[in-house]
Amino acid sequence: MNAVDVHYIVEGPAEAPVLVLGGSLGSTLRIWDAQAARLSSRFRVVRFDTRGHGESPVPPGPYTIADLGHDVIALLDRLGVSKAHFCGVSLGGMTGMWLGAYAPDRIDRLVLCCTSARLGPPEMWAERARTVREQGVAALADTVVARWLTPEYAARNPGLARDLRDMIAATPAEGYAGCCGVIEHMDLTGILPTVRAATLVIAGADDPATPPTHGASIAAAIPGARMAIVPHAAHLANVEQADTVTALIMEHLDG
Ligand SMILES: O=C(O)CC1=CCC(=O)O1
Repeated sequence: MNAVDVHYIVEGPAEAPVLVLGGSLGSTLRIWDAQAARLSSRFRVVRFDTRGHGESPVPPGPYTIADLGHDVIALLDRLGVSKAHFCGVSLGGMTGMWLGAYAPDRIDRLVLCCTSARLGPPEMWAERARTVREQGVAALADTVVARWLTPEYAARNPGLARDLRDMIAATPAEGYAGCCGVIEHMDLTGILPTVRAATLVIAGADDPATPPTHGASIAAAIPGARMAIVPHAAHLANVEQADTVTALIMEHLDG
């Protein structure tokens, strides 16, 4: 597994504790826009584009969850950061679980947002990868954004829903398909009991993709983990209930 040099931006005071933010399948680092200003008042916030997404390199897929984890370790190395907090949403949360288990000396506290340790059925991810390789990611952008936001929120915020749809559609097909391969083959359930980082699991109450039962399983398996369910939020609770999720992250990392 070869790490790639992912694209990143850094915000916040140079001497502050480092907080790395990882995004979901089909997103760029802009998925944390609503959190960035507040989090960077307290932390040195490092946001990155997952490989195959945004401005990061797009190596041929499929990728593995270990690939995504090693990309983060390589990023910490490039920045000269020995240990950081990590907060990831969805695919980013999966990367966070891997890091917590396999790079415990590099990870301080963990926030796992709207995620799952095993997200089946595998055939669905294989089918998605096939679809985007044949037709491009735009072919499923409407379907995915309907999982990201509740219908009520999307109706009240049509401009934002359109921006998110465009973000998904702009994802390189090979990068998106490569990350579908991560989820298709990933099962992190066995490693969760080895995670020693203080962990907060956040779930959106109305998330159709990684429902609160998935978060509850993660929280039950990681020693001492806490869980928060955010009302009126679908898969991207950090977008739909931005202030609530920012407050939960701050409280956990400062605790
Ligand atoms: O794309 C989806 O349907 C939801 C999702 C699963 C993993 C991820 O990052 O997003």
